[in-house]
Amino acid sequence: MAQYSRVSGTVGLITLLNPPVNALSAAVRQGIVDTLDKALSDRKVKSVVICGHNGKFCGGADIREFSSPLTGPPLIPLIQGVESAAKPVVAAIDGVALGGGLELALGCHYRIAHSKARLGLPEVHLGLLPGAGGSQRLPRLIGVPAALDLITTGRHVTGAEALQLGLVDKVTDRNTVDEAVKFALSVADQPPNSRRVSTFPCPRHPDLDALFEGAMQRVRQRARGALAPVACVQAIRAAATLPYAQGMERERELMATLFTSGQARAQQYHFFAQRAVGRWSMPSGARWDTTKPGAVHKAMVIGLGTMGRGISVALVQAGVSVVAMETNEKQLMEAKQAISSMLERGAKRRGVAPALDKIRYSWNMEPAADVDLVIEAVFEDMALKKKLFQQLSALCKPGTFLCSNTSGLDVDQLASETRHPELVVGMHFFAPAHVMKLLEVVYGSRSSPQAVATAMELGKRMGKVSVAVGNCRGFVGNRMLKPYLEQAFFLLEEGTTPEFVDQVLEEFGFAMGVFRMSDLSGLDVGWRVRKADGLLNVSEGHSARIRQGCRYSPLGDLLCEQGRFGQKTGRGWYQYDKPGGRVAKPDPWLHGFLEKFRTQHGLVAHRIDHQEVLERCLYALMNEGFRILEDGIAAGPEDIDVIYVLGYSWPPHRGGPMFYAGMVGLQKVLERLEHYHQEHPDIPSLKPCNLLRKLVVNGSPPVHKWREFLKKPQSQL
Ligand SMILES: CCC[C@H](O)CC(=O)SCCNC(=O)CCNC(=O)[C@H](O)C(C)(C)COP(=O)([O-])OP(=O)([O-])OC[C@H]1O[C@@H](n2cnc3c(N)ncnc32)[C@H](O)[C@@H]1OP(=O)([O-])[O-]
Repeated sequence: MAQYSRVSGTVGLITLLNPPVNALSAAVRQGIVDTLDKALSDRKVKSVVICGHNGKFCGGADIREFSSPLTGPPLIPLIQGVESAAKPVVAAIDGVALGGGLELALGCHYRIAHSKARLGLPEVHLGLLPGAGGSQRLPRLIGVPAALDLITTGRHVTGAEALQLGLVDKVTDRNTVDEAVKFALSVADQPPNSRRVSTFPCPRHPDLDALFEGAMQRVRQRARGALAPVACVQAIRAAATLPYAQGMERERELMATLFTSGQARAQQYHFFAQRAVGRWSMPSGARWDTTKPGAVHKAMVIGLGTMGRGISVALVQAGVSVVAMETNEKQLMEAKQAISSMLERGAKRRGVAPALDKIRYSWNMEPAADVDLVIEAVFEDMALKKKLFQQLSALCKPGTFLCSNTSGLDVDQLASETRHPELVVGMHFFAPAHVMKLLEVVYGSRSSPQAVATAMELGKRMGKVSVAVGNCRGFVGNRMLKPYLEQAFFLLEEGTTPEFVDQVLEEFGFAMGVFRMSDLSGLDVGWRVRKADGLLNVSEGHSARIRQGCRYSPLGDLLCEQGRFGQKTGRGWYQYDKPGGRVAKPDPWLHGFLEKFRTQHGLVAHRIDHQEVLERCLYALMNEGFRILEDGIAAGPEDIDVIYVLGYSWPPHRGGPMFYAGMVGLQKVLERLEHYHQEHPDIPSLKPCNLLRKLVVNGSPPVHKWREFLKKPQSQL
């Protein structure tokens, strides 16, 4: 709803009221229509201010209403009504003006913003475009290039940047509503005719064709297969080339197509899933809303390789004092330089001073005695980590949380080396750790709810989406990656090429196919893990393609034996022009090697099509996701989907693997897995898991109902 009052004698003040972000629900839209009517018909009122309750202007259309038929006044005529008002209307922008919220402000005749307010049109992240006139008004106000940038990236700008762009008329550091009321008084006598953005001509640009071609190329590159960014460019093109009314018609058509697309549904699901994972629970019954996190003022990061450096930067940027530790003096010096320049670059981007005084460096563990939390980021070597946890346990003050940035090792084993296993959790960051938004928080069987709450909260402070998961090999993300990678290798053995597999996966929407991704992250990483797992030893009398009783592909190991570790050595699944080169080129040597391998093992290459690549790679991964749910390692499908979209470049417009399974149809996923498992009975990851069968038997319920079919966590409290 919206509240109305008259202030300073002649200003009608409309306050949007719908906590927490004053989204434009049916009631709010009705409230705006009614209160605007009141203000315009009150003869004492000379000008109007629209603001939001509780320091937030408006977070946009109410996304929750998108899944049901529209009720209440529609937004487009509402904003048109504001714009055509005969009295000047001023938007007082505090907190946020996003999506429909900014579109409402664009319909106002003046915009006054707080310097720290965030403004933007983020609809593209919801699979939509700014469909309440935003795609038509914004380019008219700030020009086509700036509008293309804001609308296709969905990025937020501060009030200060908005002023530079010409998006707002004035910025203040004081009380925005007071300033807006003063402003409204000053323009009360000026008819707003010349202030209606829809009547502005779109600023001319010397080469519109080149501009739009470039924009289209960029959006296609950034989000392969996503409809919304393309539609955003098309809508802005309409603004630049058509009269306003026709542009609005084009915006409406494009919006209608997007609105009913599966992609918009997937991205809106992802929006709510990101928020749902914050409401974590543990099998013990402990929950996010009943557990208080511990305070973390000072933290120590041990091991300053790529991960440790990124984690240190993320902590400092979150305001935590950091002791960064590395035993090798040369590496310590290199890390210090790298961290300082990362902090300086980050501070420059955010327009603040780098917090270099928040971090100090140490080559020994002594400072651990005085910190609230330690994050260990040394090599993925269990013996090394265990030793470290023993030492930390003896050295740290009581109550210090001990966290491991392991990407898949057993958190319980680490905890058992300490005096207080309840203080131990996994904090699995993703590289680069100061950039990637995902954090897997891994609770072991003895982790206390407070330790989990502390890691979750710290992740949030670092600007990450933290997902609490149970302890198992690879946790959620890497556990699901294993069958996906395996299928890709098997497909090579059976007749295809890395280029074809990558092409199929990239067309699906992954930024990189599995082989290009492996080359980038280094083939030797997995090789070392397989070595440690004893998988490199072929038992006498057994085929090299069978290990531990199951089908195994030695292809990756064979490449590593040749020193082909991927990009860093200039050779891997592809060839590169030099070690460290980035452009992957097909490698005739690799094709010959595959042929030789098949001959050696009596394999006859057969034609593998697009569908088989996609189904075997993705359905095997999804099947593992169902197993993870069945095992209670993830609390719900949203947790898995958030992990995959934010940590493994799963295309957001496909929601995440579990959401995608629902989109494909659980029955179909089950049938195809059964088919492939029949063809390859020696690949256990293709055997459909029981939960998938159970869901199909129960009529394939939608993803938000799956939790009803999972084992209820048992309370041990
Ligand atoms: C014709 C229409 C055309 C138009 O162009 C379409 C649009 O406007 S599309 C819209 C374009 N707008 C956007 O895309 C903006 C989307 N919103 C955001 O980006 C962030 O929420 C915001 C920056 C506003 C606040 O961040 P923060 O402070 O970290 O807080 P938080 O994120 O944790 O959210 C708190 C709670 O509010 C909830 N909620 C939030 N927004 C909406 C909404 N619009 N609706 C409903 N609910 C919304 C959110 O789910 C959460 O609920 P819960 O039950 O507590 O989990």
